[in-house]
Amino acid sequence: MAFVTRQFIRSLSSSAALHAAIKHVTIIGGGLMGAGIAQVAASTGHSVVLVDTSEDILKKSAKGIESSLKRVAKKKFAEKPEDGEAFIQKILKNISTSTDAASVVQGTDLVVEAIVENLKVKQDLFGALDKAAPEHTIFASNTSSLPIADIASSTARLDRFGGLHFFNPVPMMKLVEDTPGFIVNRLLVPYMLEAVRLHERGHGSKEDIDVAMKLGAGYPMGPFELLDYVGLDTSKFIIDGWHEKDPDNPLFAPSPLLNKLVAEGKLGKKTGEGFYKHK
Ligand SMILES: CC(=O)CC(=O)SCCNC(=O)CCNC(=O)[C@H](O)C(C)(C)COP(=O)(O)OP(=O)(O)OC[C@H]1O[C@@H](n2cnc3c(N)ncnc32)[C@H](O)[C@@H]1OP(=O)(O)O
Ligand SMILES: NC(=O)C1=CN([C@@H]2O[C@H](COP(=O)(O)OP(=O)(O)OC[C@H]3O[C@@H](n4cnc5c(N)ncnc54)[C@H](O)[C@@H]3O)[C@@H](O)[C@H]2O)C=CC1
Repeated sequence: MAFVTRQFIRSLSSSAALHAAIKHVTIIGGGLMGAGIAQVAASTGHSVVLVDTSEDILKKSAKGIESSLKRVAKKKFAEKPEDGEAFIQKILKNISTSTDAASVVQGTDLVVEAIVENLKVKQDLFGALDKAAPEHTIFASNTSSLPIADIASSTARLDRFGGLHFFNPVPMMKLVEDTPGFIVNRLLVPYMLEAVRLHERGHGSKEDIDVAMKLGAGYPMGPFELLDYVGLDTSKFIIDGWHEKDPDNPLFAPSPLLNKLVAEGKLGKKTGEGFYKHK
């Protein structure tokens, strides 16, 4: 199965058998994606532990989850706002945080990894977790571009290892791709990089290119807005990885402007500046 819709996942997770099997979920990485995945897993009644490398990062993740839930509740309980707070608290109660992945996975049914898009770092993490997690635990990676088999090779549970590729922002996007899909990024990432190249060649300002794609193609965000939303570091990791594997493919050619912004620490919305400045 190349991809599944979130509705399908929801119907799966509400089926009695699967719910019985997967009760406790560990999400590793509390950034843009991990926080969103923790939120949807907690919203479907799972007991969730969100893991990252520091308490400060986890505090930021928790704040992000709460503000996203407020947006969901505002819509869901427009007629009865007093029920919205109870809804938020009920979901938040399903989430705890930790900086100790190895001890958390000792009691978990599913691990979803959403850390940096780097094969070696992901392999090291899963190699360590493989030793700590019980035999029945299923491992999944939210990788944007790396082959699942390469990540899984650091473990001895190849039959319980999969790709679970969510989209940003997780609470709103209804698709989850399964290995060996990666349809969306194979089209979307070269498109975004092509927009940067168009701008690098002086054929349009980033503002004009964004407006053109929003008004002319009906996209909710222009390519530069979307690059900032995804994260310039993550976008660079994806394109660099593909370029290394297929250096002659012009679609995967690195972009000097993207590289410059990443080197300057301008990673997009998450750092307050990327192609644009963000509040
Ligand atoms: C790199 C990879 O591996 C793969 C990827 O993920 S690539 C990235 C894929 N994602 C995209 O392409 C996103 C494109 N952008 C969009 O779809 C939209 O701009 C968006 C859904 C993010 C925001 O929508 P918008 O209309 O532009 O802005 P906004 O009015 O703020 O939001 C629309 C609704 O979504 C809600 N919303 C947006 N983000 C939310 C979040 N994180 N949590 C909860 N609700 C959210 C808002 O509350 C708002 O609700 P109402 O309709 O009730 O007002
Ligand atoms: N940003 C996006 O739009 C999307 C990203 N992805 C993928 O999801 C993964 C995460 O991406 P983002 O959430 O955007 O990145 P991010 O940079 O927002 O968050 C990554 C988090 O992982 C933490 N981390 C790094 N190494 C860790 C470790 N060893 N143990 C625990 N935590 C660790 C970092 O501290 C950080 O908080 C990447 O593989 C990315 O390719 C997938 C879909 C969309």
